[in-house]
Amino acid sequence: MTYVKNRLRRTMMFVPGNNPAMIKDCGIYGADSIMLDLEDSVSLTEKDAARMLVYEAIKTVDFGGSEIVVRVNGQDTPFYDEDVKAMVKAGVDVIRLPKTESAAMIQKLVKDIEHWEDEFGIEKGTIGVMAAIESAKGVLHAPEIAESTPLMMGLAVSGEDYTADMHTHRYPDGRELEFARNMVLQAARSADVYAFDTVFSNMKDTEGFYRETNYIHELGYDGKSLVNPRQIAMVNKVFNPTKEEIENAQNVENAIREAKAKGSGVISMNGKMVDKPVVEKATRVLQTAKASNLIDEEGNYIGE
Ligand SMILES: CC(=O)SCCNC(=O)CCNC(=O)[C@H](O)C(C)(C)COP(=O)(O)OP(=O)(O)OC[C@H]1O[C@@H](n2cnc3c(N)ncnc32)[C@H](O)[C@@H]1OP(=O)(O)O
Ligand SMILES: O=C([O-])CC(=O)C(=O)O
Ligand SMILES: [Mg+2]
Repeated sequence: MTYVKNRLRRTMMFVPGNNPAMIKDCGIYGADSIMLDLEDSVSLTEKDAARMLVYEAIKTVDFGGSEIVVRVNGQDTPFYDEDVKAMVKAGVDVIRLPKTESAAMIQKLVKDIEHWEDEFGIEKGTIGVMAAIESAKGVLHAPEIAESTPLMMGLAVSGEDYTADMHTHRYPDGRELEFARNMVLQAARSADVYAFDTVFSNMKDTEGFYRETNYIHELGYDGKSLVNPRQIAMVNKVFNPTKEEIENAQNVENAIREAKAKGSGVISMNGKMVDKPVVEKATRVLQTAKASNLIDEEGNYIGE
């Protein structure tokens, strides 16, 4: 497996690293990324067993087309070194560092990955890294963290630990996360890396899940960390462009092509101005539609 910088990353599903049944079957749900967890879903007494299980799984389990991310334990724990060593040896796609608070922490991770790549004779640059931002300090340093290495795949805002650090709780309207969500997104966009929203853990509140997912999609997030396979289809429904949005984007591209043929960079379409930023947005819609298999090579709609 090899880290790919650009790919569809709407859904990143946590799978507890000590649960063989979940690990064995998690590839069938079609998550864009699977995040095997060695950190907070694994108790202290199971850390070594989980590491071994995840190592074997990466080498032997068929995860379908999902990217494989592993959340290692934090740098302030006795498990971090062994986690990084094992995941490099296993050939993971991306390592997610929890509780990231500085660029130096990511640079240490990259150095540690390189050390083990040398040790095992693995080609350099085939493992990406990502940072979970889970504290006030992490949020304030998000821009430097996002820029800390060319191997940075993305930033994730982690609302459970963050709200604990901020002496608050999570609320249905998400106002307690507003600053962190905006800061992490700005930092990610500015560094041209991916931005992931935090988990939503009330499995019974479907309406709340849709509300939150719509909100972060409208802000500009690329995807969301998930805890349950049922959340995958719901995120895809929100993130995938509709047939109408796709047709509109195609009309925009056609309109600007005609305008350019006439020597103009701006044209009116159904009374609305179409210019460069409108075309950029349309192009992004069509890229997402293609990556999600909603249109074929010729642009014909093939989604349901
Ligand atoms: C703050 C943080 O750090 S969050 C990150 C750490 N937390 C986690 O990783 C939690 C992961 N999620 C889970 O353990 C579970 O989804 C829970 C506890 C949230 C809910 O559990 P349940 O209500 O039992 O889930 P549900 O009934 O929807 O399970 C349906 C099926 O999906 C499977 N499944 C559920 N969650 C996952 C998952 N995250 N990954 C893979 N498979 C899963 C179940 O094993 C079950 O499979 P089966 O039908 O073959 O038996
Ligand atoms: O990354 C996440 O969304 C889950 C997590 O660790 C947190 O919220 O603290
Ligand atoms: Mg956390």
